Amino acid sequence: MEVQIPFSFLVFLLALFYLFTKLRTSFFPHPNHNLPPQPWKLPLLGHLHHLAGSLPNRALGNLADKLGPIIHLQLGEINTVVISSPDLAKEIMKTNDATFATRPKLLAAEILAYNYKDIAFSPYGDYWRQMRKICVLELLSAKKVESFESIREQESWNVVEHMLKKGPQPINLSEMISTMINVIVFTVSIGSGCKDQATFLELTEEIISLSSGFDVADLFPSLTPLHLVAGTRKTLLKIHHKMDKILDRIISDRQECRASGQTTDYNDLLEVLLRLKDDDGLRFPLNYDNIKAVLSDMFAAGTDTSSVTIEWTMFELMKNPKTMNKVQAELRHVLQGKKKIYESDIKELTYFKLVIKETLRLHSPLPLLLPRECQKNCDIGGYDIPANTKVIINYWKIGRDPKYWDDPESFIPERFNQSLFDFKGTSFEYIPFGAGRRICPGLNLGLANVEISLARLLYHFNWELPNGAKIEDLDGTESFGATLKLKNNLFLVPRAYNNTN
Ligand code: HEM
Repeated sequence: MEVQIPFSFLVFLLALFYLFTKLRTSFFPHPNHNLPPQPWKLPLLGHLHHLAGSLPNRALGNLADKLGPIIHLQLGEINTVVISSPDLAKEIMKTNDATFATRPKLLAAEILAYNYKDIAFSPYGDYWRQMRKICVLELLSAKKVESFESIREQESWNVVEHMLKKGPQPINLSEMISTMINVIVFTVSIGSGCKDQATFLELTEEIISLSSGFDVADLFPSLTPLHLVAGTRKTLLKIHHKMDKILDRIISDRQECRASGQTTDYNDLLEVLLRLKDDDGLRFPLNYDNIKAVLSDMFAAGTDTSSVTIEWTMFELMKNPKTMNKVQAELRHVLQGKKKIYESDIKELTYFKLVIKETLRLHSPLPLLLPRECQKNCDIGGYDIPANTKVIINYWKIGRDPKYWDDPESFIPERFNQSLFDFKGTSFEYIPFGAGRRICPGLNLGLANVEISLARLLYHFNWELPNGAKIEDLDGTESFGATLKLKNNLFLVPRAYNNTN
């Protein structure tokens, strides 16, 4: 009898053989420090099982409880260090910021960001500096963000009107928020919404689930046959092809409008990038791939982070009715019966801002921030970190470490009452936007999008759980991809608040 062995099984055996030949323990000897040996010298395969079946932020947090705030993991082929304390995060992102200012390679960024031509995954250097500067100047600076106020107000008002019209029936708040933020981000970047928005959002969902950095292709970058079996490359190429078409269409629509002379006063990021494409004064001349990579970075980085923040805030407020009452009472007291809340009103709100701060402590959209890579050998916390080591900062763990936060798992905005924590990455207990050279450049835009949208949801409506559900029924299960979001969409019932009371 002839036995057929599937090709994929042969590749799998080959991969296993390869792994065992590379099986080794790693040591970071450091003669100058009298430190205990780290319990991090576990065999290679041992680490992967720690991550299997668990959310990486939680799994790495549990490992930190056992092994301490600096852990060396050999994740597949990737030499990785996980940091879980503010002091060590400061050593990485402040003391040695330049050394850790680059990003490790990620298959999703190679394929989707036109070979690292974006900002978020671009290697540290002059190209990254140039592109980041353009985006900050033209889209993300405080002044630019302020100039987009009317767009935010229009889009968030559309949502309020839609809900007022529909009346008190269950709505998929997660989906509604994500669509609204996406329209805002598109409009500020390219002057209008996108015809392909629904496809774009669907593709972004897929990208998010493939961008965690823990995919087999990212853990075993040299084992290309394994990538074939896992299918990640093929899936990413398919997504890239569809995304590329959408981005091409955005650019060609603009060029047609320009050519037909319909409008000439475009003043958005897309227009600036297209103008710069014809400018030979740039150190790194731009082609269409550079433009598409940067635009898709803005769309992707700008949408999910903000919408997830609003979603988690609503979730926590539903779970904590006293906090919901308190924040709504503040809004309604400050507004004193006004028909609409505007951005200028938000400046008067204190507790509301603490609520957002608390959400970004407990539910950071990027719980592991974005990974860094060590560019040269470096001493962190008394241990030698060799060049090319991937560094993960587990902000999720830092943000709920009882050493720094009382009753850390509870949602208590009051904890920020007298605190000096800001969003600028100056206190390493609180770094929802990261810190140092690679700190989030979209901080102003992200916060502005969150604030007006959330303020309107809270001012104009009282919220109920659908179908007589109880607080205990709220499902806070997390799902981990590029962002940490609720696994299941949040459905709530909005009941219009009569603001003439
Ligand atoms: C609540 C909203 C947001 C949060 C919590 C957030 C969080 C973060 C974090 C933690 C990082 C990694 C920082 C580091 O490595 O130290 C990051 C990077 C980045 N974010 Fe945001 N972000 C938000 C909104 C936005 C928006 C609206 C945009 C743009 C439209 C944006 C664009 C970026 C980019 C381009 C990077 C990469 C920066 C670099 O590598 O130089 N983000 N963000």
